[in-house]
Amino acid sequence: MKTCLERIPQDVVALCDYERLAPEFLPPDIWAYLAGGAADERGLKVNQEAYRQWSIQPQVLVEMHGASSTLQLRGGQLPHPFFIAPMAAHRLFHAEGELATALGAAAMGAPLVMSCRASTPIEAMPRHLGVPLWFQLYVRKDREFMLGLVRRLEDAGCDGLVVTVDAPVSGIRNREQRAGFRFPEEIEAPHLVGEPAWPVVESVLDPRYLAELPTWEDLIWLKNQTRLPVWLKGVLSVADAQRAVEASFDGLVVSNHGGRTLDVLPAPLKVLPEISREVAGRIPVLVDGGIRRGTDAFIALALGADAVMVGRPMLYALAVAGAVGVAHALRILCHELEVAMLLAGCPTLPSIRGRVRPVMKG
Ligand SMILES: Cc1cc2nc3c(=O)[nH]c(=O)nc-3n(C[C@H](O)[C@H](O)[C@H](O)COP(=O)(O)O)c2cc1C
Ligand SMILES: CCCCCCC(=O)C(=O)O
Repeated sequence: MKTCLERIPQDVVALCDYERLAPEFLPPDIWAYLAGGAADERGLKVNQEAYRQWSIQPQVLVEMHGASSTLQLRGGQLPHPFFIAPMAAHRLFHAEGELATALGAAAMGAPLVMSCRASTPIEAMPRHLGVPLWFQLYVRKDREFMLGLVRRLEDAGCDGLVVTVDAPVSGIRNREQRAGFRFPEEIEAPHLVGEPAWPVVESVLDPRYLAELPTWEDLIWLKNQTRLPVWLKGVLSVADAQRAVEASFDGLVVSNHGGRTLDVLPAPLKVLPEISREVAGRIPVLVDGGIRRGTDAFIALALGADAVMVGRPMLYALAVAGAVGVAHALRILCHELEVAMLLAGCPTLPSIRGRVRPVMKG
């Protein structure tokens, strides 16, 4: 009998191999939703290209005794700095949906952030797997709805909230439009039941639409309703980071939503150093967008991230091989990071800080 990992095709050795195989496992419209970005997909491209602007500065003959990729985060400890980013409706990509992702994540000790548009209710998620389960949400003006959802998440044992602040409207997703993607009705959204409907408007600048959009005040209200840590995801400016720290949010995710909202935003990696400098260790800073290699995580940590979130590659692996694929993809990332740490002479995650240099042009 084959072991789980032997079921993975032999030529899947890097995350790009899952990306190559995933379209064979998915209908074209779902592939377009998963792999695509907004408009001309500039954001999608710059996210990955930003990592190619940096090389690692190694040191040789470093004492590596006791080296480890352990992450210390807000008093807790994780085996590595990889989180699974919140992504909608995992059942689109694999019949076992978020259950499979959670098992794969737990096998590798990676926290999973469930999307508010998850296709599995949080109550059905496996708990006591020894890894944090977080939940991502959008803040709506209807406080009764928000409170109900937050209490539900607390009762289900959720470990933290990630409020996404960069998508007051969906990006203009031309690839999805061309492929005719729509969320199929049978893919349920159990956390959106009872959510107030958005007004049907011709223009997103219609006052009825704008009246539904959250402000800092709404987020601070939400934060004060719960003991759970509340992180903000989608911050790209120093001013917003400063405000988040002043308002005592618990952490930040520097993100442009994987290039899926506004197509012409900066790559998160580009703005990470200035945001990290501003935050100055007062709260943790994560980054996502374009991380495809352990060396990308190394570069992100060198430029000021405490940890990283990985999006699409996790769903490519889920589509190809379910829970085993997710665990395998995370294993690849961890192995690549550990090899990079050893070859660069960095025995711990904090020792990675600053250990990159810009790639010389020409
Ligand atoms: C299919 C898909 C669905 C997503 N759904 C959500 C979501 O529900 N909430 C959210 O905050 N971000 C969502 N994102 C954005 C991710 O959380 C993350 O910011 C992005 O994928 C990171 O870029 P990467 O895919 O290059 O790693 C989604 C991304 C993808 C690819
Ligand atoms: C209320 C529905 C939210 C779906 C969010 C999906 C998303 O963020 C994406 O990038 O796709």
